[in-house]
Amino acid sequence: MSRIADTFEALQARGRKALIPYVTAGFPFADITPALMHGMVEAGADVIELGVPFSDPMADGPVIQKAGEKALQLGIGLAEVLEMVRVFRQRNSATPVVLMGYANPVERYEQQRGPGSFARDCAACGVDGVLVVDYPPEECEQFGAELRGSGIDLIFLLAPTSTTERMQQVARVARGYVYYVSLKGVTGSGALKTEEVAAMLPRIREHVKIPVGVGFGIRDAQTARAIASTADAVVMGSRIIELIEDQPHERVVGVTIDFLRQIRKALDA
Ligand SMILES: O=P(O)(O)OC[C@@H](O)[C@@H](O)c1c[nH]c2ccccc12
Repeated sequence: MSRIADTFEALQARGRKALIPYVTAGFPFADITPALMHGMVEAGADVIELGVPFSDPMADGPVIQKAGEKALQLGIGLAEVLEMVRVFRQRNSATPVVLMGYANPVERYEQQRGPGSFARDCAACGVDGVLVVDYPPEECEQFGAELRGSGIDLIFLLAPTSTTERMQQVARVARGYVYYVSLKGVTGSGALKTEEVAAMLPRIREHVKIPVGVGFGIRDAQTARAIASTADAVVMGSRIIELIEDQPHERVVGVTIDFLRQIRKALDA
């Protein structure tokens, strides 16, 4: 079984919900990411979503866009991100890591290193899941097969606008968990309505039999808890990026731990 499936199964057995923090790799400092990931685990993260910096991230709001630009300036590309996961894995063999990104860096990586190199290198570095925002399920047959062959889960998004057909299609191909985007908009939005999410989840679960995580606009413990009453996982990104963007190097990990501990406490209460 995959590390992601194991994680959700263990949580479900204890009646707990998954906390999935997102951070852009190489932000706010090129060398901080493995330590930040360990800190997230220490604070109670169950899965880590690691963003691959990209210059044209259409689903990202201003906060995550800026983080991506900074990381790109620091020279962080897909090869560097994979290396960070490899370093993280030297001291953590349990926590799933999901790469979150866009098709262009993946395609460039494969142009340079050959077909199939992305899945192979993800597996070699200890990546468990991949979410490529602009790869819809109908365009992912080959890519999905390569990832499956390397034991990596391909994760897909559903959104408030998703039709029943789209839910069925995603249900057929998605592995690990399905990521429900809570609202029409970009990451970091302030327009999250927990009742709307709560109303949508049973519709998704009619089709999707793997865990459903929810992200976009979850900024505090109270909201995380409300979302977790219907979802299997909560994803939080922009708020973490905001908290660390102006911190000096030595404070980044501590600030993140303090924040995530509050969220963990609320989820477990
Ligand atoms: O930032 P928010 O509103 O807390 O939402 C999480 C989100 O940032 C993270 O999962 C993410 C970053 N980039 C993405 C692109 C598409 C979907 C999701 C994402």
